[in-house]
Amino acid sequence: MDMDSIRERGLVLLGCGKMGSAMLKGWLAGGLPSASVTVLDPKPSDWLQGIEGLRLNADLPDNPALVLIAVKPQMMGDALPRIAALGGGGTLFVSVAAGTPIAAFENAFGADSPIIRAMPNTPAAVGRGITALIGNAKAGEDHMALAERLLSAVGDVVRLDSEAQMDAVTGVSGSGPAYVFHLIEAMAAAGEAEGLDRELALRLARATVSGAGELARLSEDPPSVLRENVTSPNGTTAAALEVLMDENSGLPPLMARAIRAAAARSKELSQ
Ligand SMILES: NC(=O)C1=CN([C@@H]2O[C@H](COP(=O)(O)OP(=O)(O)OC[C@H]3O[C@@H](n4cnc5c(N)ncnc54)[C@H](OP(=O)(O)O)[C@@H]3O)[C@@H](O)[C@H]2O)C=CC1
Ligand SMILES: O=C(O)[C@@H]1CCC=N1
Repeated sequence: MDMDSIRERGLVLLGCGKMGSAMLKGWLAGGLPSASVTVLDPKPSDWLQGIEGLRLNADLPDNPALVLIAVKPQMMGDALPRIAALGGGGTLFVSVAAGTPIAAFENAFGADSPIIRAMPNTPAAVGRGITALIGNAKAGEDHMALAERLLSAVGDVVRLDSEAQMDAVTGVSGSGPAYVFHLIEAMAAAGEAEGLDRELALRLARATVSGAGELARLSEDPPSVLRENVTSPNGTTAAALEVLMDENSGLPPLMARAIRAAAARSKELSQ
């Protein structure tokens, strides 16, 4: 199976909210024909109505190559029956739902169906996401490769060794963009508290976080070296890092608590 099978047999996107839209934008920008995509969503947003050829809330194709499930975990009970008839055929199911285990989809579609659980993130909307994948026993190399091809159109892809890693992955990269956006908010607020006007503080914080992110991506040096490159002895950065790197009240213990809370919520959702 390759991307031609998606073009020919079609892709069904079940749920097209924030994450589904982020991926769909990336696929369409990458050349996937809109006529190959069937979107099922009870209240499709305006931008979807304007895409010529898109099969919006149309009948299901007979034998789509892939169904991508992007509804909230709490909506699965309502949403899955709509596509359950595709189970056991030649369709690959890929779910991006946090905390919904592969076993739940095997119950819905049958254990004979190839099912892949994926955890993407919203930078997919600008082709800069990262998605982690793990498949069930029926997901062979061709299925994994197809999911990898599709998701690599919107960023990086990694394969996991076990489904148990998914809770921690969700805590780091699935939810992670929110931590970074909050970092921008916090830096801007602190700049304002130091006397800058709001607009200037936000502009400085946004450019600094995105610029540092790009440098971290492109540089061959690890983040620790990039950090040291900013830090002059007894300078301003050293003064700030003394606060941020405090082992009791600094960023590492705070981030550990935040990611532990996200992973715990992911586990809770799977109960
Ligand atoms: N947002 C993110 O950063 C990430 C999200 N995820 C996962 O992606 C999934 C979707 O999250 P997100 O996009 O944020 O949520 P959204 O609420 O933005 O999107 C879900 C969409 O599904 C629609 N929907 C509700 N019921 C049905 C149904 N029965 N059939 C079809 N569509 C339905 C919703 O419509 P309506 O709004 O009308 O209810 C909405 O448009 C979740 O499982 C989440 O865990 C994974 C990684 C990152
Ligand atoms: O907050 C959530 O539950 C989803 C999963 C990862 C990012 N957003």
